[in-house]
Amino acid sequence: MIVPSLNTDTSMNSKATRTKRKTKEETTMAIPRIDLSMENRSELSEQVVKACEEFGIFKVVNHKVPREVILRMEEEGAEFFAKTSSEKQQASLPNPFGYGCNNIGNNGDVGDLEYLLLHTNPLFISQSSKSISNHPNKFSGAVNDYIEGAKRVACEILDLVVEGLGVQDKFALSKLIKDVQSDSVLRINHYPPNMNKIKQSTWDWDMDPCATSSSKLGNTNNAIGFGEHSDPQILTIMSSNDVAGLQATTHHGIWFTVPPDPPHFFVMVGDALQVFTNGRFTSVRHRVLTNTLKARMSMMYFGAPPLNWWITPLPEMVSSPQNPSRYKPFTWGQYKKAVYSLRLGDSRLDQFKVHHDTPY
Ligand SMILES: C=C1C[C@]23C[C@@]1(O)CC[C@H]2[C@@]12CC[C@H](O)[C@@](C)(C(=O)O1)[C@H]2[C@@H]3C(=O)O
Ligand SMILES: O=C(O)CCC(=O)C(=O)O
Ligand SMILES: [Fe+2]
Repeated sequence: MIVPSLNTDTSMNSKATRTKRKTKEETTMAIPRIDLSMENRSELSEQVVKACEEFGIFKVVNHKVPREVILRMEEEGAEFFAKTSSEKQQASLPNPFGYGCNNIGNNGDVGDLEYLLLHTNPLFISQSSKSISNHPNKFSGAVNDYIEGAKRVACEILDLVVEGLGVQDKFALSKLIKDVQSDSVLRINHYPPNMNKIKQSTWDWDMDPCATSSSKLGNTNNAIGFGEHSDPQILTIMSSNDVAGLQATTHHGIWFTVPPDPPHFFVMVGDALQVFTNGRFTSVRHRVLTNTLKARMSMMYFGAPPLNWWITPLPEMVSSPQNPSRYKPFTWGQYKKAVYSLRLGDSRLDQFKVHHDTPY
């Protein structure tokens, strides 16, 4: 049961916001909190499955990733984003990786953010660190430790999912992101403060490389930091600094805020996990609104299989004739190609759905 609770998120609750937006869209849900130190494993796996089914997003506490590992990653991110625009532009890596500002993907999506997108392959990290940081070893050390920690949490959650669903192969999903060929990526997002709120009348928008046309025009009350979308991968592991902005939708399409909680991780169900569970889980649609005086920084680990891995429902999810596969088989590489040919907010899984009343 999803229980709406009082919205205590002040950054989303300014007077202007209250009058501008419908209260229906202002709800804060008490999203599930999963305590990984819980000893009763079957209860834990039940809780994880329920959280994936009902919300597609939940908080994980007692995850054992040292606070210092998360802080070091955050510090490295902050150091990078504090550089000048031309220094940051030097971190250009093969598309879609490297530094990006305002543009998301290749199809015209924009947001009030800048970011670093990196493949999690250690060789890729060590190579790209040279163009990102003046202290490449320090940077790559922090990034690799963060990836290791986030990957461990992702594997633990996936093992609990598999257990809770009664899947025989205990590592059916975690083995995909542990694979050396895994296509997992790391994204560090930086959402500058909402300049309109700071009311810097002297701000020179034309000199600001990250100013969008909307911010130049002053349309920045609740500007879109990162537009509505679902993550294409299996599972997303996210941490952020203490600045709000993330929102997600219920399965009924009601937006709710996800208040930040820095020592903990948030987990989101991605499109590939929706297919592996034959639609028992639904990937969560989410977005980021920037409406604060402080910069938000988020660190996202997107756990993905190798490019040649087939994305099809786990055998136990299609074990009866009443429960046929709802998706045509495709590889992760094919899916990525489709993802990158579409806009951020598109429902990309639609083209892979089987319509059971018509033969395919
Ligand atoms: C507009 C786009 C950016 C994106 C690729 C896409 O064509 C559609 C999905 C986007 C997304 C969302 C989650 C992750 O941040 C991301 C890295 C991913 O795998 O899919 C981004 C892609 C991106 O920014 O390159
Ligand atoms: O920055 C955030 O909190 C979320 C960003 C996001 O959804 C993404 O990078 O895919
Ligand atoms: Fe996302």
